[in-house]
Amino acid sequence: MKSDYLELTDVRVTFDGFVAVDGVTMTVLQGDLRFLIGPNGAGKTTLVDAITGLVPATGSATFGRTELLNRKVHRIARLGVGRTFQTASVFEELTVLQNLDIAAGSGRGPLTMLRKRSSTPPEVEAALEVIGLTDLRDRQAGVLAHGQKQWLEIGMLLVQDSKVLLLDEPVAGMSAEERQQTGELLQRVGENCTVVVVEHDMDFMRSFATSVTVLHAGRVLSEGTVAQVQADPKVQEVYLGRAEVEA
Ligand SMILES: Nc1ncnc2c1ncn2[C@@H]1O[C@H](COP(=O)(O)OP(=O)(O)OP(=O)(O)O)[C@@H](O)[C@H]1O
Repeated sequence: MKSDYLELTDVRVTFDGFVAVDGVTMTVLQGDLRFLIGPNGAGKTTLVDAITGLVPATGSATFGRTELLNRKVHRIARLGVGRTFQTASVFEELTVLQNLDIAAGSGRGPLTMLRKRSSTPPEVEAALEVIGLTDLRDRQAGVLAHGQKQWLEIGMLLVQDSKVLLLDEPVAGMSAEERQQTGELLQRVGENCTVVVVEHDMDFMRSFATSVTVLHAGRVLSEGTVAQVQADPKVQEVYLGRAEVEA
């Protein structure tokens, strides 16, 4: 439903007088794969921190017309807004399936968790399919490849019924093949969710972004399609000397 969108209005975050996010207004629709780019220190992570309750902020951030700013982290997660961090935080000693079970909060106790089960809940099955780990469901998370751990973390958000996914540099450290697979995964996820990807990898952005917001010094510098943003002289100026945004 296109009515489920993330709407930020004049979001502002200040650390001891330093304005890290300086009145950001943007709307991300479901089905959009929005990339949030900008030089180091632009305020990208801080903006995600504000939306997910990690730092206090002023202004407004709504999803489905519910205000998210300044709520408790777990409450925001329960409202369907999930995030990943640069380092995947999966339970390494548990299997893929057990990780998803825990995220789903399926009510299975610790002992039953360790036993093999006869059936898998449909939402877990669906998440396994989307993240491409169906065949590795019984594999210990600790032995997964770097990319697979990131995918598992995205799966954990999906089984929590996250409708907004805020992903912080999801392809950092990935091989070219893993990047391609991650992009395709995000396209599948994006069909039903609102996805915001904080990213420095410009090739990845060019391949998979449906829209881009460029932050600079805490403000929105430019917004549009990849082509529009790349052609924007303001963006070229900020990235001057950085060949990565050039067409
Ligand atoms: N807890 C904090 N206290 C003080 N300043 C902070 C804090 N967190 C971030 N900042 C500052 O806010 C600004 C924005 O940082 P932020 O990490 O959001 O940028 P970013 O765009 O995500 O950068 P990068 O691409 O390097 O991750 C930076 O100048 C940073 O030093």
